[in-house]
Amino acid sequence: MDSILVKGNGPLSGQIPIAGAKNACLALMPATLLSEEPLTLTNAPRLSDIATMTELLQSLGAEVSSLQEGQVQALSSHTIDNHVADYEIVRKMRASNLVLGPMLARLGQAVVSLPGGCAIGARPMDLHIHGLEALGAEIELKDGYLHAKAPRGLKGAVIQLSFASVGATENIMMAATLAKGTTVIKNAAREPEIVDLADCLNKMGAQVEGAGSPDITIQGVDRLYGATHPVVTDRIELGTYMLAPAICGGEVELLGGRLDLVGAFVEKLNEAGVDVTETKAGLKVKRHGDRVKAVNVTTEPFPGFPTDLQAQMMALMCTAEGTSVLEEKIFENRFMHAPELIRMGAKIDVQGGLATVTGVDHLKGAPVMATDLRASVSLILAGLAAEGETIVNRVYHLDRGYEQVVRKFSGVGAQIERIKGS
Ligand SMILES: CC(=O)N[C@H]1[C@@H](OP(=O)(O)OP(=O)(O)OC[C@H]2O[C@@H](n3ccc(=O)[nH]c3=O)[C@H](O)[C@@H]2O)O[C@H](CO)[C@@H](O)[C@@H]1O
Ligand SMILES: C=C(OP(=O)(O)O)C(=O)O
Repeated sequence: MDSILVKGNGPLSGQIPIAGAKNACLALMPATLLSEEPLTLTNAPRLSDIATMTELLQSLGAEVSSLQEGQVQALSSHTIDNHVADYEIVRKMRASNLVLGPMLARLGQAVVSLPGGCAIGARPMDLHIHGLEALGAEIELKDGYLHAKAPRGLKGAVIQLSFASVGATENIMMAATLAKGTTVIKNAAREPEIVDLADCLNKMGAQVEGAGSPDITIQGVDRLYGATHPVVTDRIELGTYMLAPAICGGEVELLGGRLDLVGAFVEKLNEAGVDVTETKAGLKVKRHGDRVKAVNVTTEPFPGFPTDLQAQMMALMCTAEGTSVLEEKIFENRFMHAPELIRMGAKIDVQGGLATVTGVDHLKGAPVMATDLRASVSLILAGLAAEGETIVNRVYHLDRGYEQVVRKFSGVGAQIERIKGS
């Protein structure tokens, strides 16, 4: 298995291009199942998660091809001849569950394996199920698969989510586009990826209003059409690379970066002593002084501080002046990077959903293990700030969500290389 070798680094400078969002693309791709006509996605990221979604859609009968080095995804679901999303594919990725709503709406039936319990938390699907049941679906769990059917078609309903789940909002929103009548999702997730999906569905002929607010209204239509849609910028990749100059010093421009995607995160960077300015091409990030100041962070649904940037922010706080408290409120088990950072000399005390981090003068390079996607990249960031060499093992997690990670970091002067495993 491959690993990543990172050497402690001085200040960084240059530009990093930010890709289209993995999490937006993983919701946009299943939207193809709603229409017989082609869907073209531009600015798609080149990631193993996208390859997994491609494999899943193809297994259902969709045609998916990549053009222009994979950045354009041409999808067509003219014929869907299979309604079973197989465990062997679905287990690889949580977002596979996003085929459930579209298949149910298009075919009136879907059998979807429960996605594997990811290490960051239990991640049940009750909100997806209750929402689709409110639209008239009958769903039961048999042999590890959700068997869903809507023999009389789906019917609009008012759905109150007890938590603003991203995936449940996406699944219900897609299903509701072809339901009879009006659906209102209350306490809907407001993430930019939700807005991007709604924009794309509307281009396909859907009538979705209010995406980005807590109430989304979907007026069902008889059919959806073909469309072309650019995937929104990846705010998590953006935030991750914004932390590189924050942790190493220097000045880096993130091409395609947008402040509206990372508002709460930028507030925390500013509080820590990191300047973020808008440029014509994106965002420029520069650290004041030798060290950042400790800041407290609480993860929340958008527009709050994203859980997907918590691990990377912890890496920064490990080198800050003072003590910070990081509170993880979205996932119950998302501090697995802490013991790995401790191997590198970090001072972290985890108690339930709270991590207290006391910054140290210098981290020290060490062999570490990537436990999940964002944990992996937090270890790279820590490695850049550490004395000596850090080897990050199990990097397949990284390939799920960061395209050309070595090229992007080394393009701004970081000493990083991928070591091929056996
Ligand atoms: C592919 C994708 O877009 N992944 C993102 C998406 O995941 P995902 O869509 O899985 O995240 P959710 O917003 O659904 O989950 C948030 C919380 O709600 C809980 N929950 C969710 C659904 C449900 O039916 N029941 C339930 O209890 C989860 O266990 C978790 O504690 O949003 C998360 C929160 O911003 C991000 O970290 C993930 O990167
Ligand atoms: C948790 C993440 O992804 P997923 O929901 O696909 O597991 C992530 O992108 O950080």
